[in-house]
Amino acid sequence: MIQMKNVYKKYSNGIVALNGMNVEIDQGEFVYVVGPSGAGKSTFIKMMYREERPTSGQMFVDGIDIATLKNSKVPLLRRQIGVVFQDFKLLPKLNVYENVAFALEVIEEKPEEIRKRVLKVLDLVGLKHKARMFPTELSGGEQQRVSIARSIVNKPKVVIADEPTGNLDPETSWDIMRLFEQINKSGTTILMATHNREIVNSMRHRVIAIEGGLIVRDVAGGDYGYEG
Ligand SMILES: Nc1ncnc2c1ncn2[C@@H]1O[C@H](COP(=O)(O)OP(=O)(O)OP(=O)(O)O)[C@@H](O)[C@H]1O
Repeated sequence: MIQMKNVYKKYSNGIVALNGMNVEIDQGEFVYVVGPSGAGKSTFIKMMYREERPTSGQMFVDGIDIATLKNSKVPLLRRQIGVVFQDFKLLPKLNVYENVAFALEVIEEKPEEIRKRVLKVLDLVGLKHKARMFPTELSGGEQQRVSIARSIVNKPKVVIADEPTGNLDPETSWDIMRLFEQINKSGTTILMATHNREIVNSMRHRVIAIEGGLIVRDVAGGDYGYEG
């Protein structure tokens, strides 16, 4: 599903964020990406949906060559990938239904198919009854549920999440994690950067630890492994 071979990323300010990374992630895996602040986790995640481009090395996501992909083809890649952010990134002028439908409207899906799929994912995240509400009328947890609904409405093979529980209280974070587990059980690959030790130590999955732009640990069912 995801392959990286000697991926190196140097930002224009000279900072090396990824220093020759090698990794393989299979379809259906659930992977946590952990590590200290500034280790390169977000850069690693951003490569997956071509928010950043490798400086050198080879990288494939669902068979798509990320390093050489033309900018004009990036929207095609992003249709195969769901992305969830710490700060939700919902469109404030659109209601819940419209925020989720938007992902399908841009690819010109048929209206009846849009309606069916949006209602189905809103039901899955438990927000069908709030479809007409606006993001500002929702709690943080509810907003994150909308963003998860949006990320899966295209039926992507992989969902990438950068600190999805970073802005949520502990109880809400567990709810959101249960949702990711459910999505993963249906066969979707999940790749999640997180600082949440309790969650990583309790909902066990593969753990990739990054330090100084390199993978320093890669353990199936591993623990968070950092203090504090
Ligand atoms: N757009 C950018 N331009 C220049 N340097 C950057 C950029 N984004 C990140 N960096 C640098 O690259 C390194 C890795 O940053 P990255 O955001 O990937 O780390 P992180 O592990 O996600 O950190 P955190 O846990 O704090 O979010 C850091 O030194 C950071 O300052």
